[in-house]
Amino acid sequence: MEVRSRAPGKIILAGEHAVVHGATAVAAAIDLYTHVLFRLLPPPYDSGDGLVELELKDVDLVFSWPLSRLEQAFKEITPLPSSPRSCSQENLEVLQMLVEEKNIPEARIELSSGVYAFLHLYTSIHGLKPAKVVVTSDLPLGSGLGSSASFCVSISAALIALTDATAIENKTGWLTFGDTELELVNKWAFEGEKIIHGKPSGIDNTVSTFGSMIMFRSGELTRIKSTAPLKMLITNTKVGRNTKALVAGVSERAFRHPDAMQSVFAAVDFISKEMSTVIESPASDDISVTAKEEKIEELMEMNQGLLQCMGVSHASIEAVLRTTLKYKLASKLTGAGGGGCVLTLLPTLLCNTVAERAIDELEAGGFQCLKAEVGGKGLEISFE
Ligand SMILES: Nc1ncnc2c1ncn2[C@@H]1O[C@H](COP(=O)(O)OP(=O)(O)OP(=O)(O)O)[C@@H](O)[C@H]1O
Ligand SMILES: C[C@@](O)(CCO)CC(=O)[O-]
Ligand SMILES: [Mg+2]
Repeated sequence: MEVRSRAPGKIILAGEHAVVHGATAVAAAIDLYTHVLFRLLPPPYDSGDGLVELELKDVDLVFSWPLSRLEQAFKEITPLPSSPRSCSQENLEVLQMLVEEKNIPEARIELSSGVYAFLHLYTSIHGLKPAKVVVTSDLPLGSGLGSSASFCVSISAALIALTDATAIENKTGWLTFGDTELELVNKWAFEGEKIIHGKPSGIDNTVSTFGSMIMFRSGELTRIKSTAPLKMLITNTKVGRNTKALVAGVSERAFRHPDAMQSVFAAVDFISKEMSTVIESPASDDISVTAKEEKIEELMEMNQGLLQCMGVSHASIEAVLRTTLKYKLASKLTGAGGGGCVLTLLPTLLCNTVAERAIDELEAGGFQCLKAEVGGKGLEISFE
């Protein structure tokens, strides 16, 4: 039994961090995916000696655990695919021990949290069955484009696809799950994100699961539809950072300055709501499209100022902003910040040579520019 899944990364147009504190945010799927191949050995299982193998191709690492080792390490494993559940503190300690035994090199220690998430999802959904899981991603890891969420969504989807919870049979090509299965995958992926992010809002796994462009607040999503295509340039500063630490840093600042930070989050809430209204507003000719894009640019700049206030900008992000500003282009960080990726709106009427000159200057400065389609597909699976 074998299944493939792919789940997209995302950009956040407005509202990162503030969304963790109850504000509205706007996000969109991008056409860069994490891909999973999941092969499950059919029953009857040999007792004890099979392996669960996880191959992380992007980082060139392979982990495997004998089923007997997992059985011995966990007090109890009761797979319940249709009941997403959090990883208990006790089980988290077991996962830490199981991953520590693998001696991940210190320079790559941030990968541990992804492996914990995998083991929690695997044992909670399938229990003790021999299997092989291979993960590859088009996304730069830990750069603000939702690699952790697309990792959790694509793994959860592949695991769920090979349980009795799914009713898809004899279908060919890339398929979408029904709403019930999508909801289930999204809930499991959120449990994985909790292990990687600490305190996620759920926006990243939700947009990766459902795709499109969404407005998100306190776990509720509203789909939004742009009346004109938005062209975004993504610039990777290549400065590594960790979402969990950045989210925790903003919470600490909010604890130190509760009134000021609540006002910042409230301002972001207004920005996100206005951004989604503008995105959905009709634009039929060049003048209205330009007016709409100018409003989006201004809102992006305002949001960037507030992200700086939250303490999540970075010298590398500021360098990208200075460069794009020279070409009169508006930018903001996207995702958790602290390095990672910056988003720049490329207006519809922008002359190609201006965009090319901006990209050349960014690349000459050591940054990596990516162009991505915004607001596309969500999670898909294939049994071929
Ligand atoms: N393809 C992958 N292979 C292995 N681990 C992965 C993969 N994708 C994500 N991860 C895990 O997710 C972690 C990165 O998550 P993190 O939340 O810090 O960044 P991000 O999701 O790319 O950015 P953001 O949360 O700001 O959108 C990695 O350190 C690793 O543990
Ligand atoms: C920084 C954050 O707001 C977005 C990360 O892509 C964290 C979250 O919402 O879980
Ligand atoms: Mg993440």
